[in-house]
Amino acid sequence: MNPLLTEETNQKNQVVSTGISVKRILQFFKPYRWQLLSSIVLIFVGAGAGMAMPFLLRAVIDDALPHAQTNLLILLVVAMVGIALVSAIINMFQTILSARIGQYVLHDFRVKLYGHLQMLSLGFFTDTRGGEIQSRITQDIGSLQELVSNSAHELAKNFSVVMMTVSAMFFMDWKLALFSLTVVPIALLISDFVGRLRERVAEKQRQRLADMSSEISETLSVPGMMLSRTMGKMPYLFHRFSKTSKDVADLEIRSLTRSEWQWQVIYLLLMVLPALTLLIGGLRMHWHEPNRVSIGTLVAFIALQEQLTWPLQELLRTGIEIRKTRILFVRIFEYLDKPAGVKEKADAVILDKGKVNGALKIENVSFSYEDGQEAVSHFSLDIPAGSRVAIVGATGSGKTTIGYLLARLYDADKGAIYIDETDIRDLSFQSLTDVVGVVSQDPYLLNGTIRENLLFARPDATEEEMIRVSRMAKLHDFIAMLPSGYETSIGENGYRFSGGEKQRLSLARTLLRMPAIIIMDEATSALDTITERNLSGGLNASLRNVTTITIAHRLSTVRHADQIVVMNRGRIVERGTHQELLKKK
Ligand SMILES: Nc1ncnc2c1ncn2[C@@H]1O[C@H](COP(=O)(O)OP(=O)(O)OP(=O)(O)O)[C@@H](O)[C@H]1O
Repeated sequence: MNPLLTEETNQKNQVVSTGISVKRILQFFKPYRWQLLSSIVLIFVGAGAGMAMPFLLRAVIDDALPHAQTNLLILLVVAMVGIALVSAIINMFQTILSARIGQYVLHDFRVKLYGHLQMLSLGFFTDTRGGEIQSRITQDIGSLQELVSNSAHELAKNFSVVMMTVSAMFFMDWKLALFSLTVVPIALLISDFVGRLRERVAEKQRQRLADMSSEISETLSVPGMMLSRTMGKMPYLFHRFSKTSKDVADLEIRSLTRSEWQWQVIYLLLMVLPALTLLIGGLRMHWHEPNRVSIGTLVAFIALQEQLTWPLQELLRTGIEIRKTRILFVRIFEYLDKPAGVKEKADAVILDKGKVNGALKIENVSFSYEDGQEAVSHFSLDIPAGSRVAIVGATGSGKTTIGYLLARLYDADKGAIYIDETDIRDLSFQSLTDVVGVVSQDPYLLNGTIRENLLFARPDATEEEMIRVSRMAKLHDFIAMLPSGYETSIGENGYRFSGGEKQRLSLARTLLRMPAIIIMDEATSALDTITERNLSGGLNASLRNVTTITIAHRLSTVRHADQIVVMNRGRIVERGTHQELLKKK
């Protein structure tokens, strides 16, 4: 979906929330289970150590101070310092450990998603708007990362403090402890309610962020810029971006507003609690023996309640943040669940590149992009090794699709394609790319130097090999004239080069790999007639042992082909040499 074309992209791209099981998320934690267990053990040890603190305080107030026992006082203070030290060390290790687990799990997520997306068919990318994929890998996983970095260790720390405090409360006076904890279910109910409200907003927020990312990547790119300027669409696009950005801001405000009153209610509850505790404790001081509360207990208890306030609030806050992650997981799993389009077999055949002849046999192949009209229909063609075949035909007749099927960018619905008698579906991906090279009409070039673009095809190529293929592509003289030669930067997708220069660079890049089969899809369409004739003459001589399939509109471009097939509506309607076809006309 192209933001340049749509008014409200978000409406058509609503992510449907589906249930995702916690079990599935936990699968990602499985490799780190021992670290996770260690982290939990550390939380408990830390909580256990800290639990002793209020008891020491009580002993100071009730025993050491009233009876002026200096030795006991020193002993208790030393114990307090020791416990604080141990808690600090344990907390540090625990924080580092939980951060490591969180970051590695997210790293696994990113890599798995990236690897899976690489396996999806080309159709997925043609149907997905630019920026959407980037948004999910960077923003969605990035949000999880933020949450993990900020919340994971806070969560662990606060959890241990709450555990420690609550246990200490029960040890000290279970009745007062029970009274203090009455706030917890109320706070949880409020949090749950607000959490649900915010989750709904979070889904909309993610969607609008993805819209924004798409708009940026499509409209602030070279083609997007050219289109918007030449069509006078800049004010319209600015207005639309401003609206998307405002939506993002408004949604965040809505999300924050919804949670604010929740905090105020919880805060009030926690503030009132110590006052009520003092009242109940004070009354019990005057009661009969079994229910008496010492001053030390009451002071220590209020200290414990204060100690509980902040971590409890933080735990509730983290709980809400974690609920928001559900939508992030839904968006990530939605991509992970897309079936891989073209699959490599487990026992795929690996060809010895040097021994491949490059004979091709296309046997009764049919293919449609979507249900309905077949782009290629019952297509059969034998291409002997080292021969030159041309596919010509009107626009939309299915020529490019044949190229896609040969390179296995899509798999045929019916029929089969064989290279040296091996079905291409049985070949390993590496073998297929070693054997089949594609030069397209509108090649994609990397934003780097000419050298980097050439060596992308074969990083181990020598300088001589690089120059040789550049000469074959009639590009070397042009490069030699540039002030920086092969080090010239080509700009975003080669926009600093002309169409013909880009096509020749792409051709040289494929020639550097020297595959046994080269598909040239209108690969020289941007060249003037003289340069094109020069180039194809030279190529015919140099590529004598290479099987070449040239896709063209015009018969004149493929004069020297051994065999020409003419396509119409996905079918072969004529075949023969240039002479034979001319005679038929
Ligand atoms: N990704 C796609 N999804 C759906 N239909 C597609 C897709 N790509 C191509 N088609 C359709 O398949 C048919 C064949 O397209 P193809 O690109 O193979 O034709 P072509 O002969 O190479 O055309 P041209 O000479 O204009 O490049 C066309 O009708 C086209 O609209």
